[in-house]
Amino acid sequence: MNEDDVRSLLREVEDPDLGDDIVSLGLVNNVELREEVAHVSLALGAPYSPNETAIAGRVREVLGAEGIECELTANVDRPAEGDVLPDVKNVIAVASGKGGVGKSTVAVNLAAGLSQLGARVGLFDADVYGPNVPRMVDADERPQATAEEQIIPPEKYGMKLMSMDFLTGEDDPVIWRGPMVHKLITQLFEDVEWGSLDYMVIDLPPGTGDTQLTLLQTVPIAGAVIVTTPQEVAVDDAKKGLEMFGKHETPVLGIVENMSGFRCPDCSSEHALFGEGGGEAFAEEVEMPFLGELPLDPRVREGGDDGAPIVLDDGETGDAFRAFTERTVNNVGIVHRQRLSNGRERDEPAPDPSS
Ligand SMILES: Nc1ncnc2c1ncn2[C@@H]1O[C@H](COP(=O)(O)OP(=O)(O)OP(=O)(O)O)[C@@H](O)[C@H]1O
Repeated sequence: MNEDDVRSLLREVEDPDLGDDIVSLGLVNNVELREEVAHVSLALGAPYSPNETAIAGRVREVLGAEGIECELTANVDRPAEGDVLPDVKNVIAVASGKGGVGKSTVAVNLAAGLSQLGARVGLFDADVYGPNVPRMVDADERPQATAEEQIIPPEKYGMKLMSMDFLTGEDDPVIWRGPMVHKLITQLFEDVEWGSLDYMVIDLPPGTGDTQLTLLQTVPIAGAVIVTTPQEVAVDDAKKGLEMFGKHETPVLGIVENMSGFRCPDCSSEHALFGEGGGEAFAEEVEMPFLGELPLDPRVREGGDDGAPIVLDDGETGDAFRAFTERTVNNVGIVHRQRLSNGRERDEPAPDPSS
């Protein structure tokens, strides 16, 4: 058995999303046999995503069936975009075209859901005009400063948190002008000790203003989640958000419909208060993945008010938020694997322009 034999065996491992085997897709970075152990480096970039965990499991299974012990590592090169947040593997931006659709709720639950899957997570509340993440996770600590004037973010539910709210105090009216926002956001990235993270979830302010632009220009974003409600007006606004990401070539991980059906606490049945299927139809129209429907459930708001994200709750609404988290993180993986596999095909010798 040599390294080529191991590679041939790995052709049995299908990528569940891209519809080919991982060798043909260029997702095997390297194979080395050392002391009877196959050290396999895979181009997987979404830690704890169910589909990438399944790929790794399948690799172990295929090699194990031939009696080959293996050590797996996962590594994707990030597109060269400077040194902002070099130890953060994936930045996920949560956006909405208009306010009040539940963007912060979605961001908090996504971050808590990723943390529950086992990932190292940061949650950055970039909504400078209405920061409400600290309340939603009941952050009882404030950030600490080191002697080197670095800020240490407090942690809650295993997530590192940063919010404007920590710096201004809850009751201060925040009136920021564009350049101030720019400076502040840049500082919050540079001066906070985020450490190594698998995911940083950013709660953007609603709309398409200065903060969003600053972020898209300074931070390498793995992908954006766009939150809408079923109403047509909300869907129209979501289109504007989509255009903004398109202009900056930021991948969109998908569209999630929040406040879909009202889950009645008394009769447990669902009522479509704001209409039905708007988010899914919109996703189809713009050919973006649909990340799911999140019910309008009074317990979501209570969880937000009490600092207990619903994604950590066992019920059906918690299930909907967990399913959304898993789809989102699977799509982070797809974005990376697609980029890598396209890039590697393009890496074939380029035609000689002089001939
Ligand atoms: N699925 C849901 N079921 C019930 N209540 C919800 C749901 N999603 C959000 N809410 C509630 O709706 C209110 C607005 O949600 P949230 O603050 O997340 O919206 P937002 O889009 O971030 O708003 P903003 O414009 O202030 O940024 C909150 O009280 C929240 O608890």
